[in-house]
Amino acid sequence: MTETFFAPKSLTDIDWTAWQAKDPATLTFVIKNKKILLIRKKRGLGAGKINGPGGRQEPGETRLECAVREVQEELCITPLNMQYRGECRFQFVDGYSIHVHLFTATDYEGTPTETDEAIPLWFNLDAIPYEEMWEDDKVWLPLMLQGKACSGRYLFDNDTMLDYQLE
Ligand SMILES: Nc1ncnc2c1[nH]c(=O)n2[C@H]1C[C@H](O)[C@@H](COP(=O)(O)OP(=O)(O)OP(=O)(O)O)O1
Repeated sequence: MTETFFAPKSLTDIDWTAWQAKDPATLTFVIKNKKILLIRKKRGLGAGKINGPGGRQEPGETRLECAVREVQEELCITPLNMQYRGECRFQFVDGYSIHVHLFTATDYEGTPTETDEAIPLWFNLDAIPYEEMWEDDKVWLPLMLQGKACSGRYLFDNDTMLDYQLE
Protein backbone atom coordinates (compact mmCIF):
# COMPACT_ATOMS: atom_id res chain seq x y z
CA MET A 1 0.00 0.00 0.00
CA THR A 2 1.32 3.47 -0.87
CA GLU A 3 1.61 5.91 2.04
CA THR A 4 0.02 9.31 1.33
CA PHE A 5 1.78 12.36 2.73
CA PHE A 6 -0.22 15.59 3.11
CA ALA A 7 2.11 18.57 2.99
CA PRO A 8 1.85 20.47 6.30
CA LYS A 9 1.44 24.26 6.15
CA SER A 10 2.15 24.90 9.82
CA LEU A 11 3.47 22.99 12.82
CA THR A 12 -0.07 22.38 14.04
CA ASP A 13 -0.77 20.25 10.93
CA ILE A 14 1.73 17.67 12.25
CA ASP A 15 0.95 14.97 14.83
CA TRP A 16 4.07 15.42 16.94
CA THR A 17 3.11 12.57 19.29
CA ALA A 18 3.60 10.11 16.41
CA TRP A 19 6.38 12.04 14.66
CA GLN A 20 9.48 10.02 13.91
CA ALA A 21 12.25 11.48 11.77
CA LYS A 22 13.51 9.68 8.69
CA ASP A 23 17.07 10.40 9.86
CA PRO A 24 18.63 11.06 13.27
CA ALA A 25 21.64 13.38 13.02
CA THR A 26 23.99 15.57 15.05
CA LEU A 27 25.55 19.02 15.02
CA THR A 28 28.60 19.92 17.13
CA PHE A 29 29.90 23.37 18.01
CA VAL A 30 33.46 23.70 19.31
CA ILE A 31 33.64 26.89 21.40
CA LYS A 32 37.10 27.93 22.53
CA ASN A 33 38.74 31.27 23.41
CA LYS A 34 35.45 33.14 22.77
CA LYS A 35 35.35 31.79 19.21
CA ILE A 36 33.13 29.20 17.56
CA LEU A 37 34.30 26.68 14.96
CA LEU A 38 31.89 26.41 12.04
CA ILE A 39 32.16 24.91 8.57
CA ARG A 40 31.33 25.87 5.02
CA LYS A 41 29.53 22.70 3.98
CA LYS A 42 30.68 21.37 0.63
CA ARG A 43 28.10 18.60 0.09
CA GLY A 44 24.97 16.94 1.51
CA LEU A 45 21.92 18.66 2.95
CA GLY A 46 22.66 22.38 3.30
CA ALA A 47 25.66 22.38 0.93
CA GLY A 48 27.05 25.92 0.51
CA LYS A 49 25.74 27.05 3.89
CA ILE A 50 27.72 27.73 7.04
CA ASN A 51 26.81 25.33 9.84
CA GLY A 52 28.35 23.31 12.63
CA PRO A 53 30.02 20.06 11.61
CA GLY A 54 27.62 17.13 11.77
CA GLY A 55 25.65 14.58 9.83
CA ARG A 56 23.41 11.56 9.94
CA GLN A 57 23.70 8.85 12.59
CA GLU A 58 24.79 5.45 11.33
CA PRO A 59 23.16 2.14 12.44
CA GLY A 60 24.56 0.89 15.76
CA GLU A 61 26.06 4.25 16.63
CA THR A 62 25.09 6.40 19.65
CA ARG A 63 24.40 10.12 19.20
CA LEU A 64 27.66 10.97 20.90
CA GLU A 65 29.63 8.56 18.72
CA CYS A 66 27.96 10.07 15.65
CA ALA A 67 28.78 13.62 16.77
CA VAL A 68 32.47 12.77 17.38
CA ARG A 69 32.80 10.80 14.11
CA GLU A 70 31.24 13.58 12.01
CA VAL A 71 33.64 16.19 13.42
CA GLN A 72 36.57 13.83 12.83
CA GLU A 73 35.46 13.13 9.24
CA GLU A 74 34.65 16.73 8.33
CA LEU A 75 37.49 18.59 10.08
CA CYS A 76 40.15 15.98 11.01
CA ILE A 77 39.91 16.89 14.71
CA THR A 78 38.51 15.10 17.76
CA PRO A 79 36.16 17.25 19.87
CA LEU A 80 36.72 17.09 23.65
CA ASN A 81 34.47 17.74 26.66
CA MET A 82 31.31 17.13 24.67
CA GLN A 83 28.03 18.23 26.23
CA TYR A 84 24.51 17.48 25.02
CA ARG A 85 22.56 20.74 24.55
CA GLY A 86 19.19 19.96 23.00
CA GLU A 87 17.42 18.85 19.85
CA CYS A 88 15.86 20.28 16.71
CA ARG A 89 13.06 18.46 14.91
CA PHE A 90 12.93 19.43 11.25
CA GLN A 91 9.98 18.51 9.04
CA PHE A 92 10.11 19.37 5.33
CA VAL A 93 6.88 19.81 3.34
CA ASP A 94 8.07 17.20 0.81
CA GLY A 95 7.90 14.55 3.57
CA TYR A 96 11.58 14.37 4.55
CA SER A 97 12.39 14.84 8.24
CA ILE A 98 15.57 14.96 10.30
CA HIS A 99 16.01 14.95 14.09
CA VAL A 100 19.19 16.79 14.99
CA HIS A 101 20.91 16.43 18.37
CA LEU A 102 23.04 19.38 19.45
CA PHE A 103 26.41 19.15 21.19
CA THR A 104 29.09 21.59 22.27
CA ALA A 105 32.78 20.91 22.89
CA THR A 106 35.23 23.16 24.71
CA ASP A 107 38.42 21.79 23.16
CA TYR A 108 39.75 19.46 20.48
CA GLU A 109 42.75 17.37 19.46
CA GLY A 110 44.37 17.96 16.08
CA THR A 111 44.29 20.82 13.62
CA PRO A 112 41.05 21.86 11.89
CA THR A 113 41.68 20.96 8.25
CA GLU A 114 39.66 21.32 5.04
CA THR A 115 38.25 18.02 3.77
CA ASP A 116 36.10 17.09 0.78
CA GLU A 117 33.07 17.70 3.05
CA ALA A 118 33.86 20.99 4.79
CA ILE A 119 36.00 24.11 5.14
CA PRO A 120 36.75 25.08 8.78
CA LEU A 121 35.96 28.67 9.75
CA TRP A 122 36.41 30.41 13.13
CA PHE A 123 34.07 33.26 14.13
CA ASN A 124 33.91 35.56 17.13
CA LEU A 125 30.86 34.67 19.20
CA ASP A 126 29.39 38.13 18.51
CA ALA A 127 29.91 37.82 14.73
CA ILE A 128 28.21 34.56 13.76
CA PRO A 129 27.16 34.81 10.06
CA TYR A 130 23.48 33.91 10.50
CA GLU A 131 22.66 35.28 7.02
CA GLU A 132 24.74 32.42 5.53
CA MET A 133 23.28 29.71 7.76
CA TRP A 134 20.00 27.76 7.89
CA GLU A 135 17.18 30.17 8.81
CA ASP A 136 16.45 28.38 12.10
CA ASP A 137 19.98 28.80 13.44
CA LYS A 138 19.35 32.39 14.52
CA VAL A 139 16.43 31.13 16.64
CA TRP A 140 18.21 28.52 18.74
CA LEU A 141 21.97 29.05 18.45
CA PRO A 142 22.03 32.30 20.51
CA LEU A 143 20.03 30.50 23.24
CA MET A 144 22.38 27.52 23.20
CA LEU A 145 25.40 29.85 23.46
CA GLN A 146 23.81 31.48 26.53
CA GLY A 147 23.36 28.04 28.11
CA LYS A 148 19.57 28.28 27.78
CA ALA A 149 17.05 25.66 26.61
CA CYS A 150 17.13 25.66 22.83
CA SER A 151 15.15 22.63 21.64
CA GLY A 152 12.53 23.30 19.01
CA ARG A 153 10.45 22.19 16.03
CA TYR A 154 10.76 23.63 12.55
CA LEU A 155 8.84 23.33 9.31
CA PHE A 156 10.75 23.92 6.07
CA ASP A 157 9.92 24.17 2.39
CA ASN A 158 13.37 23.54 0.88
CA ASP A 159 15.47 26.38 2.36
CA THR A 160 12.53 28.47 3.60
CA MET A 161 11.40 28.20 7.21
CA LEU A 162 7.57 28.25 7.27
CA ASP A 163 6.97 27.87 10.99
CA TYR A 164 8.80 27.16 14.23
CA GLN A 165 8.22 26.67 17.93
CA LEU A 166 10.71 26.48 20.76
CA GLU A 167 9.84 23.82 23.33
N1 LIG B 1 17.56 23.49 9.27
C1 LIG B 1 18.76 23.09 9.73
N2 LIG B 1 19.45 23.89 10.54
C2 LIG B 1 20.65 23.52 10.99
N3 LIG B 1 21.26 22.35 10.67
C3 LIG B 1 20.59 21.54 9.87
C4 LIG B 1 19.33 21.85 9.37
N4 LIG B 1 18.91 20.83 8.61
C5 LIG B 1 19.88 19.90 8.65
O1 LIG B 1 19.89 18.79 8.08
N5 LIG B 1 20.90 20.33 9.41
C6 LIG B 1 22.15 19.63 9.69
C7 LIG B 1 22.00 18.34 10.40
C8 LIG B 1 23.15 17.52 9.90
O2 LIG B 1 24.28 17.81 10.70
C9 LIG B 1 23.40 18.06 8.51
C10 LIG B 1 22.81 17.20 7.42
O3 LIG B 1 23.48 16.00 7.33
P1 LIG B 1 24.47 15.63 6.09
O4 LIG B 1 25.72 16.40 6.23
O5 LIG B 1 23.74 15.73 4.82
O6 LIG B 1 24.70 14.14 6.49
P2 LIG B 1 25.93 13.22 6.19
O7 LIG B 1 25.63 11.94 6.87
O8 LIG B 1 27.21 13.88 6.59
O9 LIG B 1 25.81 13.08 4.67
P3 LIG B 1 26.89 12.72 3.55
O10 LIG B 1 27.21 14.02 2.84
O11 LIG B 1 28.09 12.12 4.21
O12 LIG B 1 26.15 11.76 2.68
O13 LIG B 1 22.80 19.35 8.45
